[in-house]
Amino acid sequence: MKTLKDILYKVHIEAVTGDTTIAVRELVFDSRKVQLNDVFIAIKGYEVDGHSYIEKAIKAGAIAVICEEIPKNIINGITYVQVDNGSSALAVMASNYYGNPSENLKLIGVTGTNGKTTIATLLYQLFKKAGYKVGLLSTVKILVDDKEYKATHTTPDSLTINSYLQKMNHEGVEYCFMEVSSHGIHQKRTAGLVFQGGIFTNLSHDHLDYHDTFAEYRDVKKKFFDELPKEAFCLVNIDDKNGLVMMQNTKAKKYTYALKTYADYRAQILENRLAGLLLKINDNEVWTKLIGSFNAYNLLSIYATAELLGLEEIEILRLISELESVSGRFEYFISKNKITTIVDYAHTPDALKNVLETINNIRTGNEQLITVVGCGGDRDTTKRPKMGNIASTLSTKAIFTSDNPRSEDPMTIIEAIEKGVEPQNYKKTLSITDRKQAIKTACQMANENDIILIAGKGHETYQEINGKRSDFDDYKIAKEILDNLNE
Ligand SMILES: CC(=O)N[C@H]1[C@@H](OP(=O)(O)OP(=O)(O)OC[C@H]2O[C@@H](n3ccc(=O)[nH]c3=O)[C@H](O)[C@@H]2O)O[C@H](CO)[C@@H](O)[C@@H]1O[C@H](C)C(=O)N[C@@H](C)C(=O)N[C@H](CCC(=O)O)C(=O)O
Ligand SMILES: Nc1ncnc2c1ncn2[C@@H]1O[C@H](COP(=O)(O)OP(=O)(O)OP(=O)(O)O)[C@@H](O)[C@H]1O
Ligand SMILES: N[C@H](CCC[C@H](N)C(=O)O)C(=O)O
Ligand SMILES: [Mg+2]
Repeated sequence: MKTLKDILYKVHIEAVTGDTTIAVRELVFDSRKVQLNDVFIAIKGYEVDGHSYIEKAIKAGAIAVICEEIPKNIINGITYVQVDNGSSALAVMASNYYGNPSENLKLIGVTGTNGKTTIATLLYQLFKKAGYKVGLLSTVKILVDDKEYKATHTTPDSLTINSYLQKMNHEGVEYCFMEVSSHGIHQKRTAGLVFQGGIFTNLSHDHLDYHDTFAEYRDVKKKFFDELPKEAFCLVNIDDKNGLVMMQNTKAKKYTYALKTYADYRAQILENRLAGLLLKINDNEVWTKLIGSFNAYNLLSIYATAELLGLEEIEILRLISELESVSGRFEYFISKNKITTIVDYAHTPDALKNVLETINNIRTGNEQLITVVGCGGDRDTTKRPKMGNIASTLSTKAIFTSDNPRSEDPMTIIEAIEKGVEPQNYKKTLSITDRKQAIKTACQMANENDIILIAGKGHETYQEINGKRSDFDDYKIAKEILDNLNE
């Protein structure tokens, strides 16, 4: 067992009362999970202040408390450590507790509004194909080389991150790619980790329910780059107008990538088809199975990262041509009768518009674009008419259906979506509450060369109706229906 003193190494301590040479079992930041001989770290949260739970934690068996203010009534035999920031202290302690696992592998963080899951997952795929043991921390799943674990957050809390990094150390993982969300940076979940590189994708309006202003959201992202060590690389998309801002104060080595402007890593889209993208990256041509122009950015950042991590140019290009689409991110298949089905996680107006515009850009002729979409229940209701409007404007046919209605009446949600349809588009839309039936109808309506977009649930493998979850997988269901229709 480690002592509290060991675990506090490098923590910015303001005051201590009690013994720090005590052996501790685990670090816990939720009083409800405390057991005998644990250290309770009080965090000022979004909803409540962890300092109000100090007494409860002690009653449950905590022998030490890390807090920003030492309570008035201190209890004999309990060690109190005052720190300036509970979340930062937790991050450093988590790293110490798990043996500073980020120092024993090459950790790369990906941040930005869109593309994090895609880039991190494809880098995982590419380095696996290159023969390395690799780790992944993503919205969709956590991978310790081949072992898969369930993800609860895009960027989990610092104890969870470090516990997986330690597992990766035990498995001999050499590279780990992780998504770094703005919530994660703001709550210091990644503080205390040693990154070898950071990638910036892009920035658009998002999460303004959490961050007060766009400037605050941007500055939180920038903080990730400000804190990179000087040995690390900082790789930034400078076609995005906030790219340069991200690099402004970093100590890391700076590299840029772009499609439209001069940059260290440049690519050009030579062909953009449903069959894939033909890219020219730094004078070499490469075909990829991934589709959509935004994937040119993702692939370019992957190319640059692999090169910065020491892989050979020619090998990287070969591996890029083998990459497969990421689960629920513009994931597609072409059925025997040449119907292309795309499954995408787009569950916001912006994302849906982006996906539909991308598909419309690669449509070549008069093929139909049939969109199946719904909106989740118990979530932002203002997006419903907007998504109805976008789906009906940018598709040949839009079928409105249920996403995860949760506790809401599915028909009420669908009616709200229908409200956004403009009169000239009425005849393009229909509504079918049952999602499987809606997908089936789309498949029956589609002819050779048509495209079906199933939006909103991406990688999800369940549907939640009336608070009850049952198995549901857009990709599998569409594949099964189209395979059977073909027979
Ligand atoms: C808004 C938000 O990000 N909340 C996160 C935050 O919780 P919080 O600040 O609300 O915590 P709180 O309830 O106020 O409690 C404060 C402290 O008191 C403790 N407590 C509380 C009650 C009690 O009885 N005893 C006790 O000790 C809590 O354990 C906590 O330490 O810290 C928790 C622990 O790390 C997170 O699990 C939680 O994520 C919630 C569940 C969440 O949904 N977060 C989402 C928004 C999120 O983080 N998303 C991003 C990605 C977004 C994207 O790009 O799409 C992500 O990285 O996943
Ligand atoms: N580089 C990009 N630029 C713009 N849009 C993108 C880009 N990459 C992916 N997308 C689109 O955004 C959606 C989300 O992509 P992805 O899951 O990779 O992003 P993310 O940053 O991980 O998002 P989240 O915050 O939801 O975890 C995709 O379904 C795709 O439609
Ligand atoms: N992180 C988002 C995902 C939404 C996905 C959509 N399928 C839904 O269930 O609404 C949320 O929970 O609001
Ligand atoms: Mg993600």
